[in-house]
Amino acid sequence: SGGNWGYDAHNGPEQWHKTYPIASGNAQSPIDIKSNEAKTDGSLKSLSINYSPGSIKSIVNIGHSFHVVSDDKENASVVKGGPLQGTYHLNQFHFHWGPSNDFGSEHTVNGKGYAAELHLVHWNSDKYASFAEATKNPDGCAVLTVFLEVGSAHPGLQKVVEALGHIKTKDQQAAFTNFDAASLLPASLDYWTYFGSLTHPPLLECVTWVIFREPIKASADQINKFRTLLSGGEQQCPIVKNNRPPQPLNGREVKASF
Ligand SMILES: CCCCNCc1ccc(S(N)(=O)=O)cc1
Ligand SMILES: [Zn+2]
Repeated sequence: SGGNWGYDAHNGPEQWHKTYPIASGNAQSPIDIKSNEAKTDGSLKSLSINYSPGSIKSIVNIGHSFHVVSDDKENASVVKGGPLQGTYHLNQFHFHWGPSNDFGSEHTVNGKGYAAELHLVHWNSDKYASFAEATKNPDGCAVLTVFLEVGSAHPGLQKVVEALGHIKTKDQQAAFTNFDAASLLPASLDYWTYFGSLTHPPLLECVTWVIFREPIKASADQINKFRTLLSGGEQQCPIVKNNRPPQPLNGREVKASF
């Protein structure tokens, strides 16, 4: 079942392969993006991202992170085009961060880590009956990824940060509605794309990754608020890190849209 994996030395990324052998698979994520090895692919279509604020429903503390949950049954918040075949529906979005702002992202670019990383998680609900089923297929999921760097406070992110106060402990959830997830996207939609996996257990190799080159800015205080979430269990300890280190590329090709 879910097991007690985490991000500490005793249950973290270096241990996951014992319970989830695919952790040592050939198409694991995240990766380090070597920009000069990425191949510009002129045949890549532009991305079509249509998010409806009405599909955002709630925010939940899941113990090692928090999710902003989208109602993926409606056709409301979808992405298509780019490297994708078909329509992918927004299931949830979440962030990854570390103990300090100098490195909290999962993907890196030419060895550089960002303060944090946003994952907008979609699945091909035209083709598969559930998210769980989609995760068993190579074309099941698509994750749009935005790097966060420290700068001025992000107005859209502030609404998420303020909601964290209502979900301090594991399994707590709160209504979170009418949020425009598109406000978290950078101005430029230039992206890298490659095939990989979920970045924590079950680590299934079912993700078309779309990583925007341009980061968004968030204030140190906003990112710090992520670390005030508590991870549940007997001793309520703060969630100070939830980022997996980059994994071997194993000959995979990273394409660039630009
Ligand atoms: C079968 C149920 C799978 C649950 N797992 C979800 C999940 C979603 C996104 C990511 S991430 N961090 O790659 O975007 C990891 C794990
Ligand atoms: Zn993630």
